[in-house]
Amino acid sequence: MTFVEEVDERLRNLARPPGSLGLLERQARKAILAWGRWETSFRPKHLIFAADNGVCRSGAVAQLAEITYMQSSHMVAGTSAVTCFCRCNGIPWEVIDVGIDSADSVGLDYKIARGTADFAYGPAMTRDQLEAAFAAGRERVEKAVAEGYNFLSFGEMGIGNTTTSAAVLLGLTRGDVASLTGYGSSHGNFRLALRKQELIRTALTRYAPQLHDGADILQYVGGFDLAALTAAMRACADKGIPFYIDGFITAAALAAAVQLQPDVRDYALPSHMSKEPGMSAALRYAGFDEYDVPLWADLSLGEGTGAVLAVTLLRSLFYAIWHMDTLDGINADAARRHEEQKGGMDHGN
Ligand SMILES: O=C(O)c1ccc[n+]([C@@H]2O[C@H](COP(=O)([O-])O)[C@@H](O)[C@H]2O)c1
Ligand SMILES: Cc1cc2nc[nH]c2cc1C
Repeated sequence: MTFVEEVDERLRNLARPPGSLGLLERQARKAILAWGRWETSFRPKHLIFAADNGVCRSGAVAQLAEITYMQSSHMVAGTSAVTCFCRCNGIPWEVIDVGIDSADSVGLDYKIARGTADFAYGPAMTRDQLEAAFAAGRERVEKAVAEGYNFLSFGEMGIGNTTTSAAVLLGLTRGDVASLTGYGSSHGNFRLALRKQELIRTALTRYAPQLHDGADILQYVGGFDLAALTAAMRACADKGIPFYIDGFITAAALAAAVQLQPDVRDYALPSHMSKEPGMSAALRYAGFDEYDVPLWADLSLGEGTGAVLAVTLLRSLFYAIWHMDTLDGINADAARRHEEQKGGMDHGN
């Protein structure tokens, strides 16, 4: 029996009507196949990559870029939304500073620079900086695996990163700028959305001759957080570790990762459907559609909030897989009981 056949037989034999555990069971099956062996415990960790984006200086955001530093500090303290979710559910997390605009580092110090350059005036980063971001993402995944975690979820913090994410996605898909660029954390601010579109359109036209693959696109219009996430997802594929992406930013990073290394899609699980308009296109580029997404909860916070909520659901599902009675058992018991009761009734008549 192959491992896939063994897994399918075990899942078939859970005491429930076939198919009735739905998408979460399909996600659990995918995670088991990603492991390539029958794990008996679920050991998740949440990784948050934080960085600032130079394009904020050209009007890509409505709020202060300093929020990246403040909120990343709250994440370290455990008082951001996602880290409260982690604490509430006993899920360990780490904050990885790959480029917050501060003299001191926040969380783990992988700071490459104090934010990227503004892509309205030149490439967001140098090739060396891109490689440093890739190395940071890979190293944190390898560390987590060495520590014994077998499931990762990804989040990010970076004011301006819905602009870099839309730019990366548009560089990959060559789709329609207006329909894939959203409000980010400034809901309803259509002036801002138009400015973001203009910045992206201009940059992609200007850098077009240099953009040959996902790495070039990350270098010219991406961010340190996106680049680190991309490499982290590739490391998951190399290490056999399934992972949840979160919203639009992590979905754009997944799209870049799949462009660079197609087998990454075999380890990736969508968690929630972000309100950002590019979410569906990013998922589709990575090989998923809306029906593969378990949570439709009107979220657009980032940080990995949807991913951690999905981890709590998948953990319940795994507990069931490892502790439920069998379908064959319940069918045999039910048949026996049916015969006994029929016999009893015949006797009575
Ligand atoms: O994950 C998403 O889909 C998402 C959608 C909108 C906003 N965000 C978060 O908000 C920040 C980016 O928004 P903005 O408007 O500064 O580009 C960044 O810190 C993200 O974590 C995240
Ligand atoms: C307060 C705040 C928290 C965030 N968390 C992720 N992105 C964010 C953006 C803002 C503005």
